[in-house]
Amino acid sequence: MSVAIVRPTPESDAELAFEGALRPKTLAEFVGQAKVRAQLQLLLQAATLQNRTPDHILLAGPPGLGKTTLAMIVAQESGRPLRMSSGPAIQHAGDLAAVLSSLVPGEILFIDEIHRMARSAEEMLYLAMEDFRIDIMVGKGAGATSIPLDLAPFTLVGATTRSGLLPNPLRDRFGFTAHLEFYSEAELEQVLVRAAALLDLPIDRAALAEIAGRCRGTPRIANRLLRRVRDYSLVHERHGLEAVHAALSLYDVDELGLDRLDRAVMDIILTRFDGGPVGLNTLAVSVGEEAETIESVVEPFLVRIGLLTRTPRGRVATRAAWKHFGLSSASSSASVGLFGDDL
Ligand SMILES: Nc1ncnc2c1ncn2[C@@H]1O[C@H](COP(=O)(O)OP(=O)(O)OP(=O)(O)O)[C@@H](O)[C@H]1O
Repeated sequence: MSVAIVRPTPESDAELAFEGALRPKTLAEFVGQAKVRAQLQLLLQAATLQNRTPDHILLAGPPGLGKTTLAMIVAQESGRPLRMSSGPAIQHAGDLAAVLSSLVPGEILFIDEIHRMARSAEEMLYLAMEDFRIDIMVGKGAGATSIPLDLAPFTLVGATTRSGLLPNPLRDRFGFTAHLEFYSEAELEQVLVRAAALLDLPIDRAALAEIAGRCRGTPRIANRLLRRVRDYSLVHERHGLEAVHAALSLYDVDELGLDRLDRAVMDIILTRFDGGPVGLNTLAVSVGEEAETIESVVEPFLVRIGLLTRTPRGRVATRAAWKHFGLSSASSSASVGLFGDDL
């Protein structure tokens, strides 16, 4: 029987509007990532003093940590217009040429998931980033010629969950790379206090602290869980910690913040492979997810909280993982009991 894994994604209009409403607009409002904020501040101020476009910026890190938000803040703080695009939307060099040639001077170009851009577009970007120029190929075969086209100076802000996939020549052309880290519980509590105030939600500090401990170190998940708790309070007229416990249990979020996909991965490693090592592709096929999702979304958090290690031979569960799921190697033939009848 296949495993239906539901990882809530911000796809509905309501979820997107909710995210938009809570997005910090300035560096001062942006919670956490103190080092990255200070580095960005310096870079933007120096550009302003010299009256030039800021250096190209690469934002790297797992989903939901604030890459899009920071790109918007860069535009806002430097008083420049922002153009948004994404790697999957740039499947030919021509797609990129169309965007680049229509930029106004000083514009910030944000390319989300930049590692998913077509290779031919990547090569066009090298010249564009370095010299604000592209070569447009006209014609085919022996008669093909390239026509140089000058571009308006711009700042590229690239975001990626997989910086390791970017070719070195592209990575080297960014003047600054920010590595976003998972947030601490105290920082996530701050994110939630801010969100509750913006949404006018009457919710006490203990309840917010509980949510902060269960959101995988990720502001997007914090805000989403807050929304589920708000729904629960509205429907059941129960509030505070009681509502948090009930709502998060309903949505299968455990006390470490692990969701069904995290648990599916751990279940496979612990109970099918006696703790590992398990290769990434085997893992992906076993849980019915793409290897990229396992690698960039699930594993970074499991590694961070010490349940999983990545070794050259594959993924291995740690002693803490056995303990968390109440298993020992000898008892591993029993499932961690997280799937019901799904597996
Ligand atoms: N530092 C922060 N302080 C407050 N809220 C934040 C912060 N970072 C992110 N958020 C909130 O989390 C939500 C998700 O952030 P954002 O869309 O910027 O993440 P992302 O890293 O671009 O994710 P993805 O890679 O999936 O596009 C935002 O709507 C914002 O409300």
